Amino acid sequence: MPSAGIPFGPLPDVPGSPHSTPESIVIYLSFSSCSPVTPMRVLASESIASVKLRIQTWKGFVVKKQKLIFDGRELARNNCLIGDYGVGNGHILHLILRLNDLRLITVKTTFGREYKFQVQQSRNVGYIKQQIAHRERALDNLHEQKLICNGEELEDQRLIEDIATNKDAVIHLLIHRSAKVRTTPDEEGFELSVEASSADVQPLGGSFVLEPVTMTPKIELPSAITNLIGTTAAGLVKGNPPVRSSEGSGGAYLMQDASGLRFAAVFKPADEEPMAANNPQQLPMSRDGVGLKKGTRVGEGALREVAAYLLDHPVSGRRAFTGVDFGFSGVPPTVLVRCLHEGFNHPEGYKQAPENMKIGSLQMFVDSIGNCEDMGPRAFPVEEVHKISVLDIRLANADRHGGNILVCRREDEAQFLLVPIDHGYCLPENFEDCTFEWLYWPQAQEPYDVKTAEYIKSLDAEEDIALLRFHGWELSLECARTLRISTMLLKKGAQRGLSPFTIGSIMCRETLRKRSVIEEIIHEATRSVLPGSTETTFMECISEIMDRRLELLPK
Ligand SMILES: Nc1ncnc2c1ncn2[C@@H]1O[C@H](COP(=O)(O)OP(=O)(O)OP(=O)(O)O)[C@@H](O)[C@H]1O
Repeated sequence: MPSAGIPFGPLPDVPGSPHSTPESIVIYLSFSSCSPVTPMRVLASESIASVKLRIQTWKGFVVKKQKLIFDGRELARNNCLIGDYGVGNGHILHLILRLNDLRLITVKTTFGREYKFQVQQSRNVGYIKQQIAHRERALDNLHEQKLICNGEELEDQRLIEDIATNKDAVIHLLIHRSAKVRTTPDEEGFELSVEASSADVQPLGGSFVLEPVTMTPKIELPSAITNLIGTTAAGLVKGNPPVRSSEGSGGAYLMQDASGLRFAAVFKPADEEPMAANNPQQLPMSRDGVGLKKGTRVGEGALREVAAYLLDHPVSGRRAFTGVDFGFSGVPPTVLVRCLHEGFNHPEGYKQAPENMKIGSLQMFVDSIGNCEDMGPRAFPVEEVHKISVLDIRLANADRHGGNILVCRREDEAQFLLVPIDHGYCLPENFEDCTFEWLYWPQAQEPYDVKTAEYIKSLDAEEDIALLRFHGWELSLECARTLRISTMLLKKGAQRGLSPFTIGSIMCRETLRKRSVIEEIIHEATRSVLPGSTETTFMECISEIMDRRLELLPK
């Protein structure tokens, strides 16, 4: 039902909107809690993709950056109909935009040199000057720098997002230092030149708390984690505040290091998750505690993020919290921390008091050239795609869209490296919302190579459950069952030489209403075992049914 405050009046002229017919309905789009909702006529039989496309034509928000949420659930399957999710006449849909934080800044010198920076939109011109000085020793005197854009001198405090309002525009910087410089106009019309100004970052100071949350006193934190906490704390000591990411549906903070030139970590507080009390996007709170994806709970995202790291065992052996930082699938080191800082979202106001302390996941920041939404998948090496598929299948990830795979390029290597992030919706209680971006990529059609198959063979769900218990997370019976079943499927599938596509397809629903094969297997097993049977009996039954179903598949 529409809430109070919905304006009545003529519908706006949305391009391509259907005429008012018995099949058409009016939905209301909420862009934020501060702005009034906007009506839009759609057909109940219209696909999510079609509605998003019309929003794109109307408002200019690219389809893949849109996240539509209705009644606490993301309308994640673009091929499903809007009516499948129960959306009806007068309902309000929340539109979250996953805006890219990074802008590409090109610095051109008159000596023909060119430097490219991926810069956060919320950074300022002073930061750009520091970046230039960092790259080029000859330009390290910030006071000699004067930056000019479109003929206008830019002040240090000016934000990047204010300079190039067109998101896709590349900003060209011309370095102009007194007599040494001849300026060349560039075709984009953006010009920055360097001269005098004070570009020092102003330390904000202030107190903070940052400490790991360890449930087990026996645990000795590995160096990757202590370094992560150390560099993040050093940034806070210097007064470099957390920078809230504009991307993502929850509160995600980019934590600066001591230099203020790099990000050390990403902190995601539990109370700022989507539908949690202090969510900065002001999504309505969950009424029943269920998270944005079926089978997850609000406030558990941080635990799941840490679990994904712990379970991403290195190839050399199971994760024992020893020296190896990255596991087989490359989840960046992640730890549960407690953090007190005024820079986080405190809607009730901030006091330096225990009630303002946030618990959340702290993950190593990974420098990337973008994410998988920004480029076609063809250039990704097969093994990179396969390592992500292993992680997603094992953990029954319900949130693997392209924006959650970072693309990196090591300087010494021509090939792309994929880094999986955002595991707040892994290990759900059921398989209903499992979706994998890579499923239709060509690499997913190829079977696993020997190395990957060996790794899969070494996996053991019971040991994984025990490992999480050791680290303080006692998985619920349902989540533990998910891990057991998905590990079993991955192992049986890989042993039969099945491709990630075939195995992944067993886990994902084709449409919202049609159960996936794995759900059918669970359904059959639930009906087959006697009430009160042990988990071992249930899993044996799953194993038998799964074997039978896999036998029917072509290799
Ligand atoms: N480890 C990391 N290294 C670099 N950037 C990161 C890392 N983790 C998250 N980010 C970036 O921070 C932003 C927000 O993070 P993330 O997507 O995890 O948040 P979210 O609220 O869970 O998002 P979503 O709505 O996709 O579920 C994104 O731009 C993402 O690319």
